[in-house]
Amino acid sequence: MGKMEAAGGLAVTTGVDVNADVDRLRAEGVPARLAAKDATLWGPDAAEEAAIRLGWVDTFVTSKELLAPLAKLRAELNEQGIDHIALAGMGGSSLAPEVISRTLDLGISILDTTDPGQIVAELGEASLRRTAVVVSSKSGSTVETDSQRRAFEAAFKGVGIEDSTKRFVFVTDPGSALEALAKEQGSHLFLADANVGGRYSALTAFGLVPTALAGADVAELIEQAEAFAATIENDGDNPAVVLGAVIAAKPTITIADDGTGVVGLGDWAEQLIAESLGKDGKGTLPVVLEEPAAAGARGSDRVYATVGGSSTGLPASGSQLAMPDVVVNGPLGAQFLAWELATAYAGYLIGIDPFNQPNVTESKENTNRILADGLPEERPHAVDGAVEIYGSHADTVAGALGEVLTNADREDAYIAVLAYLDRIDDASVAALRAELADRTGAPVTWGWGPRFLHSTGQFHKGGRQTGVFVQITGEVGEDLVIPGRDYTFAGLQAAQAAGDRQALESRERPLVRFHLTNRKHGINQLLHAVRELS
Ligand SMILES: O=P(O)(O)OC[C@H]1O[C@](O)(CO)[C@@H](O)[C@@H]1O
Repeated sequence: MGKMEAAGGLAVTTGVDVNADVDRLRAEGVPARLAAKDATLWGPDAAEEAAIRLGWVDTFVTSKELLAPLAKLRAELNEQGIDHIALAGMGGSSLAPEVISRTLDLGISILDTTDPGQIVAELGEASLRRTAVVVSSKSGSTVETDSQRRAFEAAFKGVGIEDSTKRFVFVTDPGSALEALAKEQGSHLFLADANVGGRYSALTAFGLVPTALAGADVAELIEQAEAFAATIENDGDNPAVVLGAVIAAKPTITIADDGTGVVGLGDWAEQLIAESLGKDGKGTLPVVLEEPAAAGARGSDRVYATVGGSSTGLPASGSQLAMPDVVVNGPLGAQFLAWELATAYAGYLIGIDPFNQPNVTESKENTNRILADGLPEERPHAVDGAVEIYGSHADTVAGALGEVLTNADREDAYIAVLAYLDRIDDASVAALRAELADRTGAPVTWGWGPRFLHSTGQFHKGGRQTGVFVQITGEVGEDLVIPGRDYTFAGLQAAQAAGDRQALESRERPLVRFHLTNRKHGINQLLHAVRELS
């Protein structure tokens, strides 16, 4: 299968012809310059931000300092009968912990949501009594994270834990409001390296604190990254350089686990690639696949990547599957560093600053305005069973989905399904992605709202403007107040969906919205309707 480059425990094997870009990266000294944290690599406009964003190149070495305090805190918590970790955090503050915990099979709860049902489900008395909450936010000001923290604080009180301050472990940048709060109330506090952006923070306190407290051997992850780091200056044998050229090669990269041990890296890489590269009307769209054989993996406009933990370089079950365009095999710690480096190289090749996220704030500002002024008045164009249809001329769910397929029937289009639902209880709705991919040649990406706002959300607003959007919202069963705020989780979730809708509609992108007046029935209807389409 073409070119294979292996070093530092990780192998990248690809049939994509990336020789010219690999040669260019080497001839221009990019690997050595990045290893030396040269902030001028991405041009003069990017240099100021890059100068304070390159800590990830080696900061994981200093992360070793976290090991002893984390072991001590874990033992302390366990002694108090606290053996469950819940993590409140969005984007870079939760995606790496999620891959680590899925790969190492840790029972951590990750709350990157504003869905009231999903949050209420975490607040049962029996589980709360055993729970410590890691509140992770680099900025310290992310509304979802702050709201989750408030909900936990109230829930602890509700079960008679009056002083819950020691149940909270804060991870944040020095100088943030969260640091001040941790100090004021005497909660546990881990300060992160401020020179590392959220999506590059897997091997800093953001990735390591919650997972170590949940029982992960994070020292091993650091060792794996360290072994791989020895390759990053290499002119030859540099797998990350090849991976970077592959990421830059086509408009879309589809990513699947190959089943050999690293679980769910795609969701983390999705944020890394989408927020780093989806801007200035260009960039690479990452699409996470449910499995290697999933619909939409391949196409002339995309590179199909599989990721695995095996060090043999090829997926174990590769023979029955469509052969990937690129296979990335190696342990998780090396994978983190390899994809980070590769994304930075791809930014260099495409001509994009990989460290800012200029279009993320727009939806947040819309949300804040809506929270202050109220939701916009909107009437459904039609109601079909348990589904209200907005932004379509069709009277039925099938008709509206048919319009989506028609809109996506052009060479450079992609479809994004954005579901503001409970990603555990409403998980079955995600089958819609593969069904849509099966019926169109376009790439189809799935996003749970508001989580995707901190990931592909940047691409949808800042990358190539060819997205066709399907937004799904749903009635809320049990709502939950956010203490100290004059809105509830349901209100926040609805405002986030409306705010993002406004941001997408202002770009004149087609957007159909399905509002499920009964989630279960509405999901069945959507899946039934899409399966009826030819
Ligand atoms: O860690 P914070 O500051 O809460 O931010 C969470 C996420 O929000 C963003 O800043 C913007 O979406 C991401 O880059 C980041 O990972």
